[in-house]
Amino acid sequence: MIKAHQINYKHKDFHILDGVDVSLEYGEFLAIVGPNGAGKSSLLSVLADEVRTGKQKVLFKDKPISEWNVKELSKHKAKFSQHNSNDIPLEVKDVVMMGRYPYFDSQPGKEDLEAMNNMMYETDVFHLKDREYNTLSGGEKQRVHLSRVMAQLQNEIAHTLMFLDEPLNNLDIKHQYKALDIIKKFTQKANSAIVVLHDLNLAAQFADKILLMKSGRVSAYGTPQEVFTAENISDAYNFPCTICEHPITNNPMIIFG
Ligand SMILES: Nc1ncnc2c1ncn2[C@@H]1O[C@H](COP(=O)(O)OP(=O)(O)OP(=O)(O)O)[C@@H](O)[C@H]1O
Repeated sequence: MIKAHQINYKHKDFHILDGVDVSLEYGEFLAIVGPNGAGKSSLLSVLADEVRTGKQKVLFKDKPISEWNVKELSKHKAKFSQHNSNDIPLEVKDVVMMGRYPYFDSQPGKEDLEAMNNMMYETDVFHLKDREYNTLSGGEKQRVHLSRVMAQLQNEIAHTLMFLDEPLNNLDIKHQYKALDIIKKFTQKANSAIVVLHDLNLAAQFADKILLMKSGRVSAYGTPQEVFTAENISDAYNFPCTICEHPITNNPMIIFG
């Protein structure tokens, strides 16, 4: 799905990303974790072709992502950004419909309306559809953007890819699980997702692979069991932790302190 080799990204003398390799298969849920400033958002921006770093090529479906037709690409991949605008003078349903812009010229068709309604329902914002976006709470706004991004990838294309930068911000516990369930179900249909997460226990529970970053580099990569060792985590976060086995899922469970 996506392959990038030795990504380097510098600002003056500061290495934001330093020799990062990423490889993602169809159907994979990859969580990028690491402390503040580790380079997670920057890596996501490079992989999504929002930032170009020079010579390195990001291959998306075996073709350099920079060579894709922009409109065509927007039907294959979508990005949920960490900093969504707080000021969008539109109703909720119109914000979600923005995800369908690649599919119609002047008026949305039946499929666009269906995608909009289905995704508003999935993300629990359907009851807010006629509200002014600007009057919503932080968590409600997050769900509207998840709905928009999901609506963008409602199509017949096999193997689509979603980038999500901290999609759980402001969400209560039920909606955190609901959002991760939606993303997981999306990947179980042979689509892929790269998700920046801060909650390591949720990453352990939902992700197939973990990429742990520290200071612009990959400090560990593999399954949750491989990456979430006390040594790896304490080293990356400079904070002590103990690893147990989750009594129900058997995934690693991280207890800090
Ligand atoms: N355009 C830029 N110019 C200068 N420094 C930058 C730029 N973009 C990012 N950085 C720096 O690069 C580092 C990585 O930033 P990035 O936002 O990728 O981190 P992150 O891991 O997503 O952090 P957080 O968990 O806090 O969101 C930070 O120290 C940031 O200040």
